Formats: sequence, C-alpha cells, structure tokens
Amino acid sequence: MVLLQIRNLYSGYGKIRVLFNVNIDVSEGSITAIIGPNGAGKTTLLNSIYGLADIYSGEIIFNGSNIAGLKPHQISLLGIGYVPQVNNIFSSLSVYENLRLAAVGLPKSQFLKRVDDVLETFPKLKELINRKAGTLSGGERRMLAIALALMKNPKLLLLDEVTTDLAPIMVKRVLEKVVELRKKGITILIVEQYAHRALEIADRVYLLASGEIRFAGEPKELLQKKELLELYLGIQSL
Ligand SMILES: Nc1ncnc2c1ncn2[C@@H]1O[C@H](COP(=O)(O)OP(=O)(O)OP(=O)(O)O)[C@@H](O)[C@H]1O
Repeated sequence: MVLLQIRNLYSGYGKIRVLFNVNIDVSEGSITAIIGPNGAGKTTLLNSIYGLADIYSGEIIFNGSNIAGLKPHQISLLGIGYVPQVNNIFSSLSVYENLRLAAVGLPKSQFLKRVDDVLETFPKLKELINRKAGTLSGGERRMLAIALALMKNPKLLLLDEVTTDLAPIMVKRVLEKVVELRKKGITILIVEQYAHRALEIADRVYLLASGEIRFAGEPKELLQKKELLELYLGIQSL
C-alpha cells in the first residue's frame, strides 16, 4: 500500500518557487530516500508535507486524504512526525522534560507507555534521562530529536539530514536506528546530503535537482546511472 502520494506538487515560500511538478510515492513500511545537491529543494519537500511551505498546486495524499494546506499540528495528529535539520530540543531542560513536552496533551498513563517504547528503541537515552539536553553529544542529541518525534507515535517519519556533522561511528548508529524503526513498522522518508549512506538503507530513491525529480527508482538502478551521479552529486562512483 502507498502511504504517501505526492502528485504534481508545486511549492515554495511566497514568491520563491522551489518545487516543480514533483511526484513521489512512499510505500507503507519502506525507507524512501531523497538525495540531491545543496539547494535542490529537499528540505522544502519535507516542509511541504508537514505544512511548513506554501503549496501552489498539486496534492499530498496521506493515508487516503489530501493533507496539502493543513497546519503542522493537524498533520502531526494524522500520524506524521518530523525531525527537522535544526532540531527543536530545549537545551536547558532534561531529556525526560523534553520527552514530556513532545507528548503534551497525552494522558500520563499513555505518556509513560510511549516513553517506555521510545526508550526501548534508544536505551542510551534511558541512562541520560535526567541530564540537561544541552550537555548531550551531537549523536545523542540527534537520537533525542528522533525520540521526540516518536513520542507522537507517527506512521510516517520525515528525517532531514539526521547524520550531518556526526562522526562516522555515530552516523552508522543513527542509520541502524532508522532501519530498526522500519522493522517496527514505521515508514521513513529520509533526506540525506551524503547519497551513499541513504542508498545503503533505502528501498527507493528520488534524486531531486533544481526543484525537479531527475530519477526515481531503486538504489541499485541509480548506481548504474554514472552520468546522473556525476552531474548532480559530483561523484564518479559510489
Ligand atoms: N524559509 C525559506 N524562505 C525562503 N526561501 C527558502 C526558505 N527555505 C529555503 N529556501 C530556498 O529554497 C531553496 C531550496 O532550499 P532547500 O533548503 O529546500 O534545499 P535543500 O535541497 O534542502 O538544500 P540543503 O542541502 O542545502 O539543505 C533554496 O534556494 C533556499 O534558499
């Protein structure tokens, strides 16, 4: 089943037009990667899905209904979680307090169940539960940012460059978590600046450049398109 279908999407910010005729299918239970050069519009695509960009035309069908034009809190309630590039962690609050805030409105008993689930996925955060978020390492903060999005129990998780600026070992751990989340039934749409990392874990990949989709297919097909890789990603081979 296709969980998210984007049809003929044109979007941007006011007069700044960024995406042109974008079509994307995200199958339930899959990892779908969006790659492309800087400024291609990858973040704008996630912002469009989450109600943070202006939709000029087109449809964003999630779980059967068109969500284009809805506000972020409405989209969140429908089951989409977003881990933005600049994460919204409160540094002066503890890990626990951040998790509590992320689940605001949830009755205490449900909150405790969700915290248990999320900490099972991120055992390291359990050890750090009373630490101020500002004292966490870069990798730990990235894990917390994902944990915060999971507190709302999303069906679809949007991840924007969650591995950028991390040491190689932490990159590996974060991506292993992403694969683990898919195993738990969460559908993932991931934007990655480093194409090879995304291609290793993705079921399907879209190459975006200058606001248009230039390739859609399986990672192994893209790996054979040397001219696309060279033109848009500046790499001879991966
Ligand atoms: N809030 C905004 N208001 C106006 N223009 C914006 C805004 N955010 C991004 N843009 C513009 O939209 C275009 C696409 O940016 P976007 O961040 O979506 O690209 P990207 O592929 O995610 O790039 P990067 O890898 O550098 O983050 C850029 O020209 C950028 O300047």
